Amino acid sequence: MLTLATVNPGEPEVFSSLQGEGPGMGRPSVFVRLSRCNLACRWCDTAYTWRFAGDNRPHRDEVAFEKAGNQLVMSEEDTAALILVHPEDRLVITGGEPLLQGAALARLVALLKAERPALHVEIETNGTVAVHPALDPLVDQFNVSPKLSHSGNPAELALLPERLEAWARDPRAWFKFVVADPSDLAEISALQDRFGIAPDHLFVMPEGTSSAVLRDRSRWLAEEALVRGWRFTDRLHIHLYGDTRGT
Ligand SMILES: Nc1nc2[nH]cc(C(=O)O)c2c(=O)[nH]1
Ligand code: SF4
Ligand SMILES: [Mg+2]
Repeated sequence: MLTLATVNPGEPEVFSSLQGEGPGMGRPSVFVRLSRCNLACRWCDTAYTWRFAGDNRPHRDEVAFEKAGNQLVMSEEDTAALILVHPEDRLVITGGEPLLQGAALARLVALLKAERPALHVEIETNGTVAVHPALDPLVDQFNVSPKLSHSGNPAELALLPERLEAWARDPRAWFKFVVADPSDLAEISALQDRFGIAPDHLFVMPEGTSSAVLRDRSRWLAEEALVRGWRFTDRLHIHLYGDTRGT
């Protein structure tokens, strides 16, 4: 069984959109969003996947979501059928932290690839969870977004050396660091040096859930990326659709 996020109560968050971030930006894709996360980022734009009533970990909006309306438990078969209604040949599995449900995801992706062998499967992850061995060979791409100190997560939870070493060695992994302030860049440089992250696989992305904030931060962040030899990614879906579920 999979625990999915919802667009509306009772309606699982499965949708077609353009991949908005990272190396696949602009590519038509079908998305599925899973519920639950092991981290708690202050600026998380999908807090409805984890900040349920009773969870007091800090979030800038101090929002608390009702679990019943924001989660949906579904079988791998039913989830696969919902995804296959969409015609795209790329699947983006996101969350929350999808790798918390690795065994169920392995069953889901096996069902999907049986129906659509050429399906390209990518997973958005915070990089803290080891990939379930049954899932690992079925995934084509990992978009790994390690969380820096401004996220509010303790480094002991968010930056696990064993995991970061493994991602840095995996040619399927692309790092995507969320940046809010120029002071975040030194942390990225230190991680790049310590784990030997290839610059071609290192993206920086402005934090923001509005076009205005993204544009403000892009101005200095793009310049810093150029100087440091890193890649820059915008958040295309925010410019196109705003901060809305199912887009
Ligand atoms: N269009 C679109 N692209 C995305 N890339 C990563 C997303 C995410 O929420 O993880 C996302 C999302 O929510 N929408
Ligand atoms: S890791 Fe991702 S889903 Fe989890 S709290 Fe942070 S931004 Fe949100
Ligand atoms: Mg998102």
